[in-house]
Amino acid sequence: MPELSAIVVGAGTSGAILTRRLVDAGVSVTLLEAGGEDTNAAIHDPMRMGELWHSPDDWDYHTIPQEHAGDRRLHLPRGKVLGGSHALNAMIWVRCAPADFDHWAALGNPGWEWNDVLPVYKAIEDFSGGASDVRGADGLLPVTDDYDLAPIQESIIEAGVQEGLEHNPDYNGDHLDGISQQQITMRDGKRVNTWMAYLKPVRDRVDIRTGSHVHSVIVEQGRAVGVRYRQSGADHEARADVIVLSAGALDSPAILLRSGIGPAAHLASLGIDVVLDAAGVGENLHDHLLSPVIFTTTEKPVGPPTPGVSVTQTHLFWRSRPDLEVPDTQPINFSVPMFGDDLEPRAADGFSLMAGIVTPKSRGTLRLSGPGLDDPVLIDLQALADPDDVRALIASVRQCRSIGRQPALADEWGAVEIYPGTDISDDDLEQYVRSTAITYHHQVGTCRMGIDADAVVDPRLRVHGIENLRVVDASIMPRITTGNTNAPAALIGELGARFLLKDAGLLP
Ligand SMILES: Cc1cc2nc3c(=O)[nH]c(=O)nc-3n(C[C@H](O)[C@H](O)[C@H](O)COP(=O)(O)OP(=O)(O)OC[C@H]3O[C@@H](n4cnc5c(N)ncnc54)[C@H](O)[C@@H]3O)c2cc1C
Repeated sequence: MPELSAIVVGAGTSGAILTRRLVDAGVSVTLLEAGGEDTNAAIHDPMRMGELWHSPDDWDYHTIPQEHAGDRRLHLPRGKVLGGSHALNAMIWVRCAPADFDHWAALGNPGWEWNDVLPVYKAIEDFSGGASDVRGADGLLPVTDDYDLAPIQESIIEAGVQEGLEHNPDYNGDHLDGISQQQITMRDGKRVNTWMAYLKPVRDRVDIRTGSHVHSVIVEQGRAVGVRYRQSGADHEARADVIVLSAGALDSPAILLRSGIGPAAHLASLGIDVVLDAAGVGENLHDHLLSPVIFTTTEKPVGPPTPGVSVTQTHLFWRSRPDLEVPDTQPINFSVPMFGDDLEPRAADGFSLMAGIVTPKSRGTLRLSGPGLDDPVLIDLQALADPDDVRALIASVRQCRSIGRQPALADEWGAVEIYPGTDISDDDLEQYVRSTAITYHHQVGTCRMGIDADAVVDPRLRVHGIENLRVVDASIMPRITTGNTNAPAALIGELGARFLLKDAGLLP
């Protein structure tokens, strides 16, 4: 059989896994990555994650002003480097709720039920807690909770239990709910991402072109045959049998739109020739959101961050209403005050319980401002547009405040709330969440998988209406998962590779 060739765009969480699986099956892969090598030391030390924001390894996206969130432009960091956003992220491994995947399948997407997904997750993981019916220990990606908690993080867990939460030692086990130590993709105090675990060891078997910024897909007679990209200031074309976009939830739709695949009226308004009128491209953008609850301490200091130790180590899943099918909130706890861009620093030392919502109903869009690579994308999250999102975020802030008042924090550490602050009552939090909400960094949904007229990819991740073109990354999620999106993006990489290889007759 002649060798199959593929172009993969993006060496992030999904793209690195997909590429490894294609290469293992004998596919000849050209991998185009806009970013460079992961030589920045801050990528490798979990303590230094914050330094990567606004750095050359960050696409440094911003939303348009968010009408329902104080008209602010929210910063959306995304990885622009080998490893993608898994090179910038907090490495927290959350497989999310079985109901998330059963829901995707119920929308008409066979192969995505929890029963299909669980064995794939197990095959990805090398879990420090060992293999079991629900966990894997032979995979390529280390997932560990075998690290020391900072004293403040120990106390946050204790305070959560005093608040009435279950202490859940394995939220990736049979249920999410409760307060837990985070499981992270780290080895020996250093980040491990899917690029490092899957692809770097076999990089000499792949044609990897860094600094290659893909403009668009070349489509001839309804078939994708290649891509146009810019490298070192010059325009290039590359051709292959199959084209796969793994550029993430903000860039895969942008590449499709620049290719003339998207809502016809939008493309025509920018002078882009319409190749396929695909209404769903750039629609259904959604994200999780956080709002900070910040404390300083009077009994003893929290102390500065420690090299090799992440500034976030614990989180919790909680249902703000008992009738919910899955937890709708996931506060994440930091051993530092997280004032961000919106809050005046009020203390040098402290800790933050970041209230968070993980089943948002608000939906936004991604659009182009022009046809060129340098024309900014217009990202509208519609943050907090849906009143249910506001209600849930307020409930989460209230819970975080209450956890801070428990003896393990209030008595032992002398925790004093500095944001929202004692001048804002629990009944008066709407303005606070609207003026402080920030991204949880989990944008998804812009190339939605499905079988309806507006779906962008089919259940095997082939773009509807264009042959030989696939999207394999977080953008294909029909609805966001209940929890951090990196593990689901890894899963999408594995499943996307299997579908492609099976369709090509390279896997039984
Ligand atoms: C700051 C931050 C913290 C996060 N923390 C966590 C966490 O702790 N746990 C968790 O589960 N999730 C976390 N996430 C989210 C998680 O990292 C993402 O959901 C996941 O990485 C998405 O994977 P992806 O493959 O879809 O995209 P990405 O990993 O973003 O990969 C896309 C790749 O495509 C490249 N690319 C984009 N456009 C082009 C183009 N035109 N041409 C060529 N290459 C291109 C990019 O440079 C990038 O390498 C975080 C994200 C961020 C940014």
